[in-house]
Amino acid sequence: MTQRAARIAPSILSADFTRLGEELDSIAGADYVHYDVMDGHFVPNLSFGPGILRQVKCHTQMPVDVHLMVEDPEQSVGWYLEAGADIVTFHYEAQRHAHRLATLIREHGALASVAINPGTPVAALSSILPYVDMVLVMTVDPGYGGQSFIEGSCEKLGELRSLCSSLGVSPLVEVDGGIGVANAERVCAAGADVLVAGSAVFGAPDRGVAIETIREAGTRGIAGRA
Ligand SMILES: O=C(CO)[C@H](O)[C@H](O)COP(=O)(O)O
Ligand SMILES: [Fe+2]
Repeated sequence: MTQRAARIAPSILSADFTRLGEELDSIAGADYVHYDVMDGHFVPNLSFGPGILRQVKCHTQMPVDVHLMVEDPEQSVGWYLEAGADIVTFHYEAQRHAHRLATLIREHGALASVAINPGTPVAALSSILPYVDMVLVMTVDPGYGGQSFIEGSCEKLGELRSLCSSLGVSPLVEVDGGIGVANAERVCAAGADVLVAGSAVFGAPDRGVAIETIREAGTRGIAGRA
């Protein structure tokens, strides 16, 4: 059997925005660019919008994973689809019509993904799971880069795996927040396939080495899954 490798999505929230092109070049060995959109309402912070996404898409061939931390994502999702988002993640806690939103994202040719905050139980996802390509399990409360991984997240990943198998679905599972080489192996052993890493990649002296080291640890975790 071919060994599945963990996929790495550096969050450019931790990049130097004054040199964004060079920062994107420095993560060329990754699988996705993780693009955090914050509206100052759903989360207490502001980041970037569709204009910068358009520029990122012009600069890189890497698929862009757009994480919408915004209230009422149905109102703004079209901007990000038009700007070329490859994956769009909306928060379960922020939307009203999850099925309609996931369907709209897929109709635009992007992958649909739903995120849950640390305080939201996995069971909340049962009705939307058949309609999404990925689930993002937040491993910090969203809003800032550089926070510490919340212990207990691995248990939640196990619950998600059980729920998916009881429903007969197999979305990709992404984790976001406080991920690095110290926990990549255990989150992947617990069910994660895609690792978002902001400070662990952009804060490293050599981003290429950091990406490879986190990927190797995650891939060991996938190989060791029960
Ligand atoms: O969604 C996010 C924050 O809400 C970011 O993607 C996340 O925090 C990544 O940063 P780090 O790896 O430094 O925790
Ligand atoms: Fe994120």
